[in-house]
Amino acid sequence: MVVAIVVGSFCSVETAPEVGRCFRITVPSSGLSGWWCAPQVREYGAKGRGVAATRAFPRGAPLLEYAGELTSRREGLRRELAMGPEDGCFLFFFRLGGRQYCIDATAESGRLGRLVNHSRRRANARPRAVLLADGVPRLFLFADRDIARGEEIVFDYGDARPAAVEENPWLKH
Ligand SMILES: C[S@@+](CC[C@H](N)C(=O)[O-])C[C@H]1O[C@@H](n2cnc3c(N)ncnc32)[C@H](O)[C@@H]1O
Repeated sequence: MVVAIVVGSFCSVETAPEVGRCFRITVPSSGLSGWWCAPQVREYGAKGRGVAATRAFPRGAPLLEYAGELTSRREGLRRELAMGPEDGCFLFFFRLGGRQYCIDATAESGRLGRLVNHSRRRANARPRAVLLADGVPRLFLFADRDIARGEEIVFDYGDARPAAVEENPWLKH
């Protein structure tokens, strides 16, 4: 199973390097800018670790980067085939500017985007692929509605492949 499949779109986002658990991000089209304190890791029972909002976020606010190793889709698919259940599912496939990519966040990195759990029906975040000034595609999670402090941040992994759903029935909800 892969974490997510998303069709990206171009938007202009500039970001400075993360400082501790906060990072500066600007989304010119929405006028949102500021230091965004990254959310917090919590345990969510059968889901394992997840990410909670440490403050309220308005709809459209950038939340987290889904950070990992950027590869081609082809390489991502090769890795998926080579992986076993012990590797978890941290491959995020996406498209940007007519090209297809994969971010492999399998390695424990301390970055929080890779720990965001799935919800199809109650998603409050949405992934978006963006091209930063360095021309490297990146993935960010944005608030899809207003998010209250303490809420778990979840997004729809978008993996509806029958074999994946059969193996991971929680993908249905
Ligand atoms: C990208 S990881 C998310 C972080 C993970 N919970 C952890 O502790 O490392 C994806 C994995 O989280 C679990 N997961 C995510 N969303 C879930 C859900 N709605 N219900 C049950 N398990 C979920 C599954 O084990 C899935 O393979």
